[in-house]
Amino acid sequence: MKQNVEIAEVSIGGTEALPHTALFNNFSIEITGKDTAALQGASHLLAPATSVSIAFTPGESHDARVAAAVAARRLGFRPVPHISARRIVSAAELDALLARFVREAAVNSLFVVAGDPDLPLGPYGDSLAVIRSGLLSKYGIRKIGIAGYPEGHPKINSPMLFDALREKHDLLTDAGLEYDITTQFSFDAEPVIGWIERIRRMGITAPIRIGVPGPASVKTLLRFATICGVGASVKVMAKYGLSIGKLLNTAGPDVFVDELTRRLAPAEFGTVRLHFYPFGGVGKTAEWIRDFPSNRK
Ligand SMILES: NC(=O)C1=CN([C@@H]2O[C@H](COP(=O)(O)OP(=O)(O)OC[C@H]3O[C@@H](n4cnc5c(N)ncnc54)[C@H](O)[C@@H]3O)[C@@H](O)[C@H]2O)C=CC1
Ligand SMILES: Nc1nc(=O)c2c([nH]1)NC[C@@H]1CN(c3ccc(C(=O)N[C@@H](CCC(=O)O)C(=O)O)cc3)CN21
Repeated sequence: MKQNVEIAEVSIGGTEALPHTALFNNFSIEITGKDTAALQGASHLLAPATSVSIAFTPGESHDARVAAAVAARRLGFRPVPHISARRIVSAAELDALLARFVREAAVNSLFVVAGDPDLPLGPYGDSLAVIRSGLLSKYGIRKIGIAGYPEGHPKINSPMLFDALREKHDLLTDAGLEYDITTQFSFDAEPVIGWIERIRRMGITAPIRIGVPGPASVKTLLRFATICGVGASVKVMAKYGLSIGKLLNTAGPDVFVDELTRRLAPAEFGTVRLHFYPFGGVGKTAEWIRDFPSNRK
């Protein structure tokens, strides 16, 4: 209701197009095992059946990952565990982990990514190897998430990334599996929009979830950008509200998301949604999402 009032105000002048708030429909949010209490605390702010991704961070045990998926399911959300192909040491390990996700948390959707280790720890060197393993269909997983890189990847060149995307598209489509693409987080709308245009031109019509860093201190955002290999130029950082001189300031994705909602017309760009990376601030991110329409200038 509040949102409609805001939209009406924006359109009074007649010069500005209506924002494409459909971007907020079915948004998703990502947690680690450490965030389960915060997820519970913020659960009243998130719609039932919201997709909650469980990151596959290096320091966490399978027990913690499964417990996070169970907690998300009990709160009425849809757990989407990440599988980091390069961190799995054997087919038996993957088989056992999938069995637990399905049995304990009724998981039916996974995000499959290569993983950050320079060398695979076991038989899976990339996400395609996991998809080809046959284990996903063994456990009735019919919905797969894969990664997208609007600004490239520090260790993988762009032609390789586009080839891998094409191969995953072909394989998943031929197998009759539903899939969507979640992008690495970013601070700049321009390359994200250009990348979406490009993959739509490739004939890839899958839903895209744009990775959005939740509001966090400048220090936290810079730390995660470093951990995840995300570049942030001083110019882009300033646009986003990040100032190296003010490390404790909080920067939110207002400008970034505002530009996305202004430019990503569904008729032109297909299904595009938002995926939030809260970086430890699940409550703050959920509040930011709740408040976004009314904060819009
Ligand atoms: N976007 C996201 O949300 C996340 C991204 N990542 C990172 O993104 C990278 C790529 O993942 P996918 O798109 O699933 O790739 P992919 O499985 O489609 O692989 C594409 C190509 O890149 C190579 N490759 C993958 N990871 C590599 C690495 N760490 N170092 C060197 N070469 C690598 C593969 O061998 C393959 O030839 C990984 O490093 C992954 O950890 C990790 C977690 C989440
Ligand atoms: N290259 C890459 N690797 C990833 O694992 C990854 C991405 N990119 N992009 C998006 C998300 C963000 N994810 C992450 C990455 C790291 C932590 C992590 O290391 N967490 C630490 C705390 C780190 C800190 O606070 O300094 C932890 O102990 O949970 C969490 C989520 C997973 N994803």
